Order: sequence, then structure tokens, then C-alpha cells
Amino acid sequence: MTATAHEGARVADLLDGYAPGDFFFGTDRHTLLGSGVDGALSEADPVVLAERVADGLSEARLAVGILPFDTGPDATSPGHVLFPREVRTSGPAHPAAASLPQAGVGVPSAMRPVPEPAAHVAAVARAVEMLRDERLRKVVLARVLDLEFDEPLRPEAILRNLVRGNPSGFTFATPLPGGSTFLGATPELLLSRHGERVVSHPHAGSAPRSADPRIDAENARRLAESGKDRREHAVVIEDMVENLRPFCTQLRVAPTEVVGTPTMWHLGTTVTGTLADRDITALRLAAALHPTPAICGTPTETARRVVGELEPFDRGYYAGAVGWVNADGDGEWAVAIRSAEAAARTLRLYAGGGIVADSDPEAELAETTAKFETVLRAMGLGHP
Ligand SMILES: C=C(O[C@H]1C=CC=C(C(=O)O)[C@@H]1O)C(=O)O
Repeated sequence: MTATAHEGARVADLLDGYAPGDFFFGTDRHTLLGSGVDGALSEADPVVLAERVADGLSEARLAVGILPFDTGPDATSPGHVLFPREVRTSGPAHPAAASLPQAGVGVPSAMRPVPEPAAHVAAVARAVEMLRDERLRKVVLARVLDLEFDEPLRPEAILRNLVRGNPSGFTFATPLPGGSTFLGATPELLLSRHGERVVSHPHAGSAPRSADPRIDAENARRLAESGKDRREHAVVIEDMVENLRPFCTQLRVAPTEVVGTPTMWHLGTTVTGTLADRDITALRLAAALHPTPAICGTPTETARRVVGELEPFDRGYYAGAVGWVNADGDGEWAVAIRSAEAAARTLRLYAGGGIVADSDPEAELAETTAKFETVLRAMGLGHP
């Protein structure tokens, strides 16, 4: 079970070389394409999965894959990790992809929001009521957009457009156990580990981008000053620090900044740590942090229960963690948001938002609409 490595492949070759079933992970620093399968592990408990992967990595060079959102006892989707037969890496894909024409992905024959927008507003209002009870501090509620196509979908074309449209963050495509593909372009780093250095870059608190530079700058300024968004963000950082502390000898929390994607502004904070035990792999750390209050809420178990009660669909791999880990334990795991599941002729898009006691339900609906834009643009359906 050894993977062949081709370092320094041409970026365009990696995008051209991607086919459904492969694993693609592109950041603003490098691109990774894993093809062919030398072994696969499906496991519900992420800590057990991390241990089994670490055992498998003594023979293989790299493991890649995804954890689902729900890793609790009633979880329906297992963590799914592959040992690719061949791994190719290159520099960042976006600069070369930016000049490519938008790839044709077909026109949907039907589009259906789940739940209906009014029902999402009602669910957020219900969550706000629950948040007045002090046992729940924050909950993240999502909704989906189901697209149907008369022709077979081409995940390779959607991925190309995602890379083309997203210069920073993490653009990914990973195969799922049933044969579909989970893909997206997320700004949020759950965790990276390189040697003893551990980094996380949680995002929480949002405002839409605008084509008008004055409105755009105003949206960013308002976000920076929003007490509601700062509170929504602070619970994420508190939780992150608490969960990383047992694994690190030192932890440093940088000042919170406003960070931009092509479609959204967010509050983001870099947390850096020094790993106490080099046997703790990147995947083991990701399993310890996931699900963060940025995609679930806090306290975790109460928030997870509220998500199950108020969302009328299964999140599957949305808001899970996608990434890679190598035999040294190094790796990168991103939060699988701004994402969609592509099956033969259907695409399910997901978008969520953090709710705190002073959230406005209509504004939360608008926020999820803006977050769908990342994948909608890649489908040629977004606003320019
Ligand atoms: C849960 C999502 O976004 C998270 C990341 C950034 C900002 C968020 C927010 O402001 O609610 C969310 O915590 C999503 O995009 O589906």
C-alpha cells in the first residue's frame, strides 16, 4: 500500500487529472490530487477512525477524506477516509484557473429549498426563544437547496469553477461512500498540524459582500463593530481554546479580524498552538475539535439536539471536516461549508448561520441565501 508521489506537478494537470472518485484539495499555497484507491476506511467514531488511519499510514503515504457533521451515537453517515494509490501535489491552483473560461455545468430543471424560506425563519425564531433559556448559548441552523438536472452532473466541471472563483481558502472534492461527491470552497480551517505547530482559523459572524465598493466597505465595518456577531464569534474561540488546551503546551489567540471571501465577510481569529505530543495526528486533533460552535453551537450536545429538532433534513457531510493526514501526523482539515453533495442528476447545496439570543430571523434567512452563492456561482447561477 504505497502511494506514488509526483511533487511539483503542473497545476492545470491536477485539475485536468481530477475525475469523480478522486480527492482534490486546493489551498492558496498548494494543491493535492489523490487518485485511485489502495484502501478505504468508513467509521462512525472519529477518534477510532483517527487511530485506524494512523495504523494504516505506517504503510501508506497519505490518507484523505471527510468526517460527517454528526459524529454522535445516532450518526447516520460514517467518517470516510481513503488511501489513494497515487498522490500528486503542485503549487496553488487558483492563479492558473482564474483565466480559464467558466465550465458548462448544465441548467437545473428544478430547484427546491428545504425547508421553505418561511419555515427557516420560523425555525430561527424558535431557536431564539430556546436561546433565552440559559442552557443554550448558540446554535447553528442550516437549510438546503435541491437542484435536479435532466443530464448527468459533472463534478469535475463544478470543481473547476469553484477553483476558478475562489482564490483563497480551501477548495475540495471528495468521494462519499454511496458514490456521490462532496465538494465546495470553504474559508474555514478547522486545524492544520505541521510538526509541533498547530493552527486553527475559526470563522463566525457574517456580512454579505457587495459589488458597490462603498457598501462593501460599510458591510465590513459594521460587521467588525457588531456586538451580536462578536458574541457569536467569541463562543467559538472560547470552545476552541478549551478543546485545544489538553493537546498543546502553548496557545496563542491572535486579534479577531474581518476576513473576506468572494461572497461573504466574516469574523476570523487565528489560534496557534505548540503540540505537546507528536503522536497526536492532525486527524486526531480534528476529531477532538469537531463539531465547533461555528457549525453546531454550544453547549455542543444541546445544540446538536436542537439542530436535529429544527432542521428537516440530514446534514450528512455538510459542516463536517475534509482534509488529509500523512504518516508523520501532519495534515490539514477544513470545515466542509459552502458545499454541496453531487449525485448522478441532483445537487444538494447547504448553508447555515450561527444564531444567538439577539439574532434576527429574517436577517438569518438572508445570510444563508448569500452563503449559497459560493456553489451557485460555480453552477453559473449566482449573481456576478
Ligand atoms: C455554517 C456556515 O458558516 C459558518 C462559518 C462562518 C460564519 C458563520 C456565521 O456567521 O454564522 C458560520 O459560523 C455556513 O456557511 O454554512
